[in-house]
Amino acid sequence: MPIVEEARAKINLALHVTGRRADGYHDLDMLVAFADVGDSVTLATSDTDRFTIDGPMAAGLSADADNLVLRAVQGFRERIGPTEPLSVRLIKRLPVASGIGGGSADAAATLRGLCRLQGIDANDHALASLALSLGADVPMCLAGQPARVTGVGERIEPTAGQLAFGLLLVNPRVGVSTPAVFRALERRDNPGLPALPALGTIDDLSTFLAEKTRNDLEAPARAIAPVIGEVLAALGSLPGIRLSRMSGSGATCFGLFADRSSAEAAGARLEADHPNWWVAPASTTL
Ligand SMILES: C[C@@](CO)(OP(=O)(O)O)[C@H](O)COP(=O)(O)OP(=O)(O)OC[C@H]1O[C@@H](n2ccc(N)nc2=O)[C@H](O)[C@@H]1O
Ligand SMILES: Nc1ncnc2c1ncn2[C@@H]1O[C@H](COP(=O)(O)OP(=O)(O)O)[C@@H](O)[C@H]1O
Repeated sequence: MPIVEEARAKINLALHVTGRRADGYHDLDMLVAFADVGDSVTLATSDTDRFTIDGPMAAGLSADADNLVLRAVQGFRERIGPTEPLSVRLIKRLPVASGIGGGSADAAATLRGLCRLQGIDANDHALASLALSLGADVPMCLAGQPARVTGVGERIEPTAGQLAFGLLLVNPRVGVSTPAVFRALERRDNPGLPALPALGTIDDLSTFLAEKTRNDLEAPARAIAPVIGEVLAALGSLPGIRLSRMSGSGATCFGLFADRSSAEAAGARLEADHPNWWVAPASTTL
């Protein structure tokens, strides 16, 4: 029986850059949620190894050994244990290199699927270390829960997940290189997030995010891809929007809405004005 794992989009509701380590990686302090839109990874045992990519964003990606799905399979075989030959299918729906961790979510979904196939506990210590070796975002995508995340991405404190709200994800179909954005930062010693207050309503959340938090990567990303400013302006003018911000290193931006149907209505309006942008309404929790 094939195993299907969802690779949900990761949204950085807040991202503070608090330092830089000797190895060049940055210390971050983030509030992260997972949207109910994403890629899918299907795994099945087979007579020989196969990997295919399809879906609306497949054209941006090649099915070679560098693909994070295959790197996850190879890492699993080297560090966790051998597997039968595998047929793996990636349905790519998320834009590539877009600040919502599509590749990281694919790697994490592949690892979750392999654990199910092999009967291994996904909380295994060796698996956590393999996840981090595949990318700083992979551990949180493996956990797949809303969380405050620190370190380079390896320290994960899940939040309650009780507050449900809507999101509108918008990407102008411009890929942004994560290392280039980190390189272009002006300051790397910004204050971290304050202690999270009780966030019982969407108003509590949007007020907290707007008044106390930032995405420190937004300014350098906008310098590299000025269209991000247009996306934020377009989001900010939509009815029902509570907050607009860039996710990760961009260029995807998100709008916060009370619920999914408000995000859908706003999304229809945005799509009419910007038919070439990728626009995805979603639900999430924090
Ligand atoms: C910025 C974030 C925020 O969630 O998201 P995305 O924009 O990728 O979605 C992540 O930290 C990205 O994580 P991920 O994409 O897995 O990063 P990696 O492959 O490990 O690293 C790519 C490059 O980003 C930089 N990098 C990444 C993470 C980090 N804490 N400090 C860094 O300086 C390094 O230049 C590194 O070479
Ligand atoms: N399965 C994958 N999906 C997306 N990108 C991938 C994948 N495998 C490798 N990559 C590479 O990883 C880089 C980051 O991709 P992605 O995770 O989509 O970006 P981000 O983390 O900024 O959202 C891209 O340059 C892409 O070429």
